[in-house]
Amino acid sequence: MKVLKDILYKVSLTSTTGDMELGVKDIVFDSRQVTEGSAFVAIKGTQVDGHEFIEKAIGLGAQIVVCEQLPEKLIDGITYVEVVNSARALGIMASNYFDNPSESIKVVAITGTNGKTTTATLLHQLFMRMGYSTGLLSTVENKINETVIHATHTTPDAVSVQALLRKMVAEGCTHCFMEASSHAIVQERIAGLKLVGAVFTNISHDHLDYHGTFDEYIKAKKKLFDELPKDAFALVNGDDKRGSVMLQNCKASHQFFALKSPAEFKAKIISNTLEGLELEINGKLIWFRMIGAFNAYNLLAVLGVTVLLGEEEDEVLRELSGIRGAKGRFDRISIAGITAIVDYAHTPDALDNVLKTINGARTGGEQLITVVGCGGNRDKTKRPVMAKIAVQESDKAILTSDNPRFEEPEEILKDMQAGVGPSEIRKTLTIVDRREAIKTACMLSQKGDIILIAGKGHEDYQEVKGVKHHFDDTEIVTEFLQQLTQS
Ligand SMILES: CC(=O)N[C@H]1[C@@H](OP(=O)(O)OP(=O)(O)OC[C@H]2O[C@@H](n3ccc(=O)[nH]c3=O)[C@H](O)[C@@H]2O)O[C@H](CO)[C@@H](O)[C@@H]1O[C@H](C)C(=O)N[C@@H](C)C(=O)N[C@H](CCC(=O)O)C(=O)O
Ligand SMILES: Nc1ncnc2c1ncn2[C@@H]1O[C@H](COP(=O)(O)OP(=O)(O)OP(=O)(O)O)[C@@H](O)[C@H]1O
Ligand SMILES: N[C@H](CCC[C@H](N)C(=O)O)C(=O)O
Ligand SMILES: [Mg+2]
Repeated sequence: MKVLKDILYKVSLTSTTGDMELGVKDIVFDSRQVTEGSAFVAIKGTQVDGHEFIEKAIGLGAQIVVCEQLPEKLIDGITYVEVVNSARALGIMASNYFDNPSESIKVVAITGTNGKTTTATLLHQLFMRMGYSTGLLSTVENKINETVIHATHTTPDAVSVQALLRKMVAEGCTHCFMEASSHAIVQERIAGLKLVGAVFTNISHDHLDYHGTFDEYIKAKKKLFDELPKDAFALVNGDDKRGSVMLQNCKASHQFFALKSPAEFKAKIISNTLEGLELEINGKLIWFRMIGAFNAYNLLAVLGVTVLLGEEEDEVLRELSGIRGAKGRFDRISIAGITAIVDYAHTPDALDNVLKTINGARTGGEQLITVVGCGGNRDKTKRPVMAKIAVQESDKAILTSDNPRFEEPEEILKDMQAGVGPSEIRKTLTIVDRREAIKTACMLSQKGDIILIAGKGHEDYQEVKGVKHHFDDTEIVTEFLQQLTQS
């Protein structure tokens, strides 16, 4: 068993009281998970302050308390460690506890508003195809090679990140591709991690509820690049004006991918249809199964990472050409001559991109019907913007619920409706029940039409007042389209 003083290696300490040679049985940041002999790390959160649970944690058997402010009364026999930043301390301690797994596996983190899951998943699939044992930490799922481990967050908590990396190393993984959400960066879930590279996909409107302002959101992403070591690479989207902002204080090697600006990794779109993308890369024409110009960026990011990790470009392009990417991203279901597209677009930029892709590929008089909602307890300011985009770029828009969480669905829909102009009301329907909304889209469709169901992608649940009910856009649209063939 590791002793406390070793687990605190590299943590910024303010003071210590008690036995530093104590063995640490477990590291816990939630008092409800404390077991005998564990170290409890008190973190100030968005809902409560973990410092309030120190006494409870000791009552349940914690022998070590790591905190930013010592309790007024210290208890005999308990070791107290006062630190500058307990969230950061947790990451570093977890890394030490699990024997610093990121030193034995090449970890690349991907950040950005959109495209993280797609890029990380493509990289995982690609490296598996190229014969590497590979790990993945993503919104859809965590993976050790082909073994799936359920994901609860885009980036797991600090202890889970290190525990998963340790398992990957034990399974022989040489690479891990992971998403770094802005929440995770701010909350130090990836503190203590040694990265060989980081990718910035793009930044646009999202999460202003959490970060407060767009500047703070940019700063959150930038922190990932500020902390990269000198021997790592920083690969950023050169066509996003915040790409170079990410690199302002970055010691790592600066690399760009772009369609329009000068860059180390460049491509030109030759054709872009609902069947796929044809790109010209370094004079070679390559066909990809990924759909939409935005996916050209994701493919370039993947190419960049792979080449920067020492792989040979031609082999990479050959393998990448056949890969489909993550579940719930532009998934097509064709039944009764109607095409349904299920996509995880849950930001204005993503929705705009997906609708532009569909509109760009339309051939004639077909209708485009969009079903979309916005999540509860998330950024309210994106609601009217997303509704406006859906209505303006579709023949009909059906505004509905996403995951209402703890909000009233009708109130979320009112926020969305505020974005619909008077002249657009006639082509807008509001149906609170998402299943009914999908059913209505199917009933309104004729042969040749396209239905976009946006926002939930791979999710197989709808979260209402803390309970996740089974709900799967793909399952539901398939069911109703099949009914059309029978009637
Ligand atoms: C807003 C947010 O990010 N919250 C995350 C955060 O929780 P928090 O700060 O609210 O924690 P809190 O409830 O205030 O509690 C503070 C501390 O007291 C502790 N506590 C609390 C109660 C108790 O009885 N005892 C106790 O010790 C808690 O364990 C915690 O350490 O830290 C928790 C532990 O890591 C996360 O599970 C939690 O994710 C919540 C569930 C969440 O919904 N997060 C979303 C927004 C999120 O993280 N999303 C990103 C993706 C976003 C994107 O890019 O699209 C993600 O990475 O998944
Ligand atoms: N590079 C991109 N630029 C803009 N939009 C994109 C890009 N890649 C994907 N999208 C759109 O964004 C949606 C979400 O993509 P993806 O899941 O890859 O993003 P993410 O960054 O992982 O999202 P999250 O923050 O929820 O983890 C896709 O369904 C698609 O509509
Ligand atoms: N990772 C994103 C997912 C949003 C998905 C959308 N379906 C919603 O519930 O808002 C978040 O937590 O904000
Ligand atoms: Mg994701």
